[in-house]
Amino acid sequence: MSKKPVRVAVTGAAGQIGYALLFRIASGEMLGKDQPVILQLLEIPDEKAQKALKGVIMELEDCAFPLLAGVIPTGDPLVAFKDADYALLVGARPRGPGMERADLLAANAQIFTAQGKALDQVASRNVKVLVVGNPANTNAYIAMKSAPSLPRKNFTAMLRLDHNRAASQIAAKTGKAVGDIEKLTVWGNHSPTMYADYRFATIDGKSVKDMINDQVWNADTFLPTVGKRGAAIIEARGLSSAASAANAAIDHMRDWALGSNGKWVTMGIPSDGQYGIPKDVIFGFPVTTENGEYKLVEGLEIDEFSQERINKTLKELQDEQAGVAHLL
Ligand SMILES: NC(=O)C1=CN([C@@H]2O[C@H](COP(=O)(O)OP(=O)(O)OC[C@H]3O[C@@H](n4cnc5c(N)ncnc54)[C@H](O)[C@@H]3O)[C@@H](O)[C@H]2O)C=CC1
Ligand SMILES: O=C([O-])CC(=O)C(=O)O
Repeated sequence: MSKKPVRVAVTGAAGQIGYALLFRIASGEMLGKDQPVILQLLEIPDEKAQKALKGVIMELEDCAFPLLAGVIPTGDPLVAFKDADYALLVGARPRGPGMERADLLAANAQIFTAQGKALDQVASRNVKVLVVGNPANTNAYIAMKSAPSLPRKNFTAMLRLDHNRAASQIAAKTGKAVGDIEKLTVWGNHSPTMYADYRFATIDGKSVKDMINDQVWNADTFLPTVGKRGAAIIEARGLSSAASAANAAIDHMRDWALGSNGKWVTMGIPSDGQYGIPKDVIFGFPVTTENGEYKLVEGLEIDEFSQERINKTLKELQDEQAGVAHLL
């Protein structure tokens, strides 16, 4: 018997990430090839954006996806999030050349307060929320704080693009297959301060750190390359990453919903105080996922270099939080 459709809300649905994301959700790449979906698509209530959304929906129709059980376009978060089982909060103002994430904080805080409140009012109590729109960690924090009746654990931010970028750099450096890399993680904020950490990573059971054995490469090449990759893509494309961001969103939600089979993945999740990260800070952590739940990998040793990096990315997140405190 076929499964009951689930409701997937996507905000910013007519944007460039939306365009790279919706077709993959509708084809079953996110929730499985046997899981029908109803897409609930939010765009700003502006004629141009709603018209563009209409065009995207015409294309969705033209794909004749067997798993697409319905599409609801709207300009109202209360409609978009009604009974939503999954919510991908993509809509936000993207960063342009020369802008840093902090510049976007105030504009986006308003969006995520309103959307958090709407989720609180109408979404499924089990809704799985992924915030992609930047600054993603702090936007997820704002949405979580604006939705007090939903469990905190339902709110996550996207660090998966950083994780995938780090994996790809390691594969290139070691000459090994990217799919064979295990136990990689990225700590902290989705920003250039994030700390991509391969100290525990293995390929075919062998230590990646020993294979690379080059702390200068780690500090001076690897970390800046991964940390500034978003800016490098903006520089090259004149637009921020879209296909790779959509791909990371699919990876994040798929693993959360369907399990990571024991593999570590990176998710931005609300801290419960682990690794000295204060409660509620949405921080990139290594997790494993099973039965629709994520579980933090605990007890990893943090050396001095790592602690410094973690402190730096935490400080940035705490500064961002302080910058929006008056709005919550
Ligand atoms: N966490 C991550 O790893 C990454 C995050 N991003 C972020 O994702 C966000 C979206 O990027 P793009 O799709 O490239 O931007 P875009 O500008 O192409 O699309 C954003 C869409 O969101 C819509 N939007 C704006 N405010 C909205 C609201 N309140 N409700 C509903 N829709 C709204 C806009 O009308 C627009 O269509 C940006 O904030 C970008 O910085 C991008 C890449 C990676
Ligand atoms: O840098 C940006 O603005 C887009 C982004 O988050 C990324 O590509 O990591």
